[in-house]
Amino acid sequence: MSMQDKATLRLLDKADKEIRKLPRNVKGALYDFQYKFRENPTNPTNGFKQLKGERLFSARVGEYRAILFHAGNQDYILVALRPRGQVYEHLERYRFDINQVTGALEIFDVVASEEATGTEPPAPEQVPAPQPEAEPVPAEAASGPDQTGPAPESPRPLLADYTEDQLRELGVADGLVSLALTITTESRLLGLVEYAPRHTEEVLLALADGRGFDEVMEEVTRPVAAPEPVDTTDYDTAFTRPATRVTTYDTDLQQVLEDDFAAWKVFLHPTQRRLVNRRYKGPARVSGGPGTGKTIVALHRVKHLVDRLGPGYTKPVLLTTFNKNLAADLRRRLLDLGGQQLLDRVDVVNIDQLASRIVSESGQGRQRRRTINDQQAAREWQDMLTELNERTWDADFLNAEWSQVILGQSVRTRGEYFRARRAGRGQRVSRAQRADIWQLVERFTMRLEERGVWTFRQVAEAAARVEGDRAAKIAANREREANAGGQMLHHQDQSFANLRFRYEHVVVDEAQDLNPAHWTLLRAMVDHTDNDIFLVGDTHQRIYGNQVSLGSLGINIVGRSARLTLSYRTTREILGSALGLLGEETWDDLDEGTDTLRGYRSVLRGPRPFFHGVDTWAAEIDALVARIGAIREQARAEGKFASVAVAVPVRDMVGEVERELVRVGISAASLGPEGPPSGHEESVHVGTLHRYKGLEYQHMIVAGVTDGLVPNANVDRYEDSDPARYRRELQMARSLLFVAATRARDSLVVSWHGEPSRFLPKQVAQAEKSTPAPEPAEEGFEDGGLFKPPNALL
Ligand SMILES: Nc1ncnc2c1ncn2[C@@H]1O[C@H](COP(=O)(O)OP(=O)(O)OP(=O)(O)O)[C@@H](O)[C@H]1O
Repeated sequence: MSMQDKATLRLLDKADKEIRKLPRNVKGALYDFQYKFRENPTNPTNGFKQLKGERLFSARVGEYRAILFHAGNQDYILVALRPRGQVYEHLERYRFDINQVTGALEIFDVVASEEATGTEPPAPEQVPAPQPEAEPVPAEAASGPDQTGPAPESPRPLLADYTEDQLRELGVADGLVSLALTITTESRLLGLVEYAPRHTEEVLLALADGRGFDEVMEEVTRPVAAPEPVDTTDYDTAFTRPATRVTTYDTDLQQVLEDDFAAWKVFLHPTQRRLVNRRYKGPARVSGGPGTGKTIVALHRVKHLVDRLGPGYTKPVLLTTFNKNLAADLRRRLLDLGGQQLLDRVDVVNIDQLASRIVSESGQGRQRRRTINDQQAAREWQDMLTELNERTWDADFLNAEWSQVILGQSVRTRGEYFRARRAGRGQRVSRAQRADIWQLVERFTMRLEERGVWTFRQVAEAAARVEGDRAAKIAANREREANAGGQMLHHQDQSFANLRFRYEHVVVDEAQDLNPAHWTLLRAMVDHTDNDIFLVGDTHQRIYGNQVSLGSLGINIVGRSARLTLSYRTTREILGSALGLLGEETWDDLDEGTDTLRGYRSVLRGPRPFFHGVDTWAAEIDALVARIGAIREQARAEGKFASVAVAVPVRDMVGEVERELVRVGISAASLGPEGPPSGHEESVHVGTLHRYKGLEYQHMIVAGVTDGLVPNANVDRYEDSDPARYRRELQMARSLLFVAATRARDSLVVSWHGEPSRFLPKQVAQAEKSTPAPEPAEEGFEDGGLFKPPNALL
């Protein structure tokens, strides 16, 4: 930790936020100070002196004082920077405790928390006894007094149903337990947690949101509790625990000062950290709601795996995802995380491109075939059936049967097709019907070949075969070597004997959208060893209908699955509304089980989402253009940039919105398959709902959420003819809306014209139609837009 004789100056999680708010001249002074301090902490010009106990020191930074915690040797942690007067006032304000539950070292300022809660009414003993039902206070009620005028005489504390011991048991910092129990309004609670240690913040907000003690224990505390009994006097051990969040590198402080600090690179949540560092005895899966840091975990995992491999010239780790633009984004972020050295050792490529590369490398002679997408394939099916005057089968059904069952399971012969599993396909087919389908499929693939085209799935399946053959040869080789007692074989074909798996580790982002052929390909590219496949994804965000059962594809994740639940992106308000869009559906876990978003939560806050209906599409465009104008105006006034995006259900609408924005002088660009056109990173982005997967914006407008568009009226034709498909299509359409809504960091508007989408909960759809969208800075967004579905946060 310490660097020879020089001192290290690290940063405590949350101190970065405070530092960023400091006046410019103080930041400048801190910039100079860090150099001097590292050279020699006790240099008299630093005014270095002991504050309290053996560990707390202060040092001079202009008119301010740096509060420093001595971690050992020459290692110091910058805890806070305060005006000189405040520092020496009451030294008891600084607590540096080892949390009794998590074992984390927590350094915080009790007085700052007290001050941030404002003047609080009477202490707990004057508070009325808990109500008979003893239900935890729901968030809605909790925030009531703030919003409905003057507080009643003896307001009931938000956490009146809990005792000091319970809060301690949940891991609330000891120094803040009694204060937390006196808080009566949500805004004061938000003040308290601003300065509280992270875990205390998470627990208190979850309780205030109405989650009960048991759920908070299960979802928030237990995952970060220290596995061994905690010695609250042992600082050295506390330092090594993942729950202790301090920066690792000396340069981090400098980056905060330069406004270039990316917290995701440094402060992993302990639950994230654990997943990154764990050794898995086979494939592992991480799920979690939008914004819980799955991609971040995947990136850190890649770094962890590469670090363990050491330097070299090959690319032994594959990082793949579904979309091209997301692969580009992963590459950029990986570079940011670990520099060129890391990137040089990782193959970052989207899965279809990887498949094409393998097929063309293998010299199958098919590389000149043009690749077509699923819709084009469905049209080809339709054309073929029309030409054959074949009316028994529907083009969509055959296309799905071919791609999901036949290509999906690498079915190569009629006999194999007779035996193939058709899980999730709905409609049953007899043996005679299978024979019929098989014949049509053969005819269809010949037709594509004659036309010089093939589908992405065919490419993936061909690539999976190439890699499958290689894996089989490796296995045969090993067996032969084992039989020969480990002696070198003088095999005729040396290249055969030297065969290796393409990668040592495979990491997959957006795993929910990969199809069976993709998984077969990935499985074949890496040996069955520890840490072979690490995948992250969320089936609630599946938008391409590729349902899989990993176990049946040779990827056994049983016992190696984990879930992230804390959103780092969306506010509590947006998260509550977005969950309401998911309805009562159930969701799979990429295997035979189900996944849920239980425990999904956020500690971020912001205005409530605004739900807004008007009569016509033209009026909807006018409203969104006006809102974007206001957002941009406000950002300009504050000298900041605000990222804004508009998502719409159909392509035509993209052009219409874009044109109108440009007409009124707002720079706008439509999102293509590779993201925004270059040079348009700061324009307003407009795109179909599909384009928003994996992205995020400060302000998100989801428009055209109208009956017949979301979901598309086309899906209704399956209601009677193919109920299984109907359910799948509806679920996918819901997911699409959910994905778009959860791209929002700070504000979300959902609008429609005419009849609202059936996915919008009733209370929202009935919102007053003509209420204009509030100004972005306005607090609340209650009128017409207030929506927190019952139990949405539970
Ligand atoms: N430990 C962390 N510290 C700070 N920021 C974080 C952390 N983890 C994630 N984030 C931030 O939260 C946001 C969402 O993270 P990420 O994209 O990894 O989530 P995700 O689970 O992959 O989301 P989605 O499923 O919606 O694609 C990003 O802005 C990321 O930088």
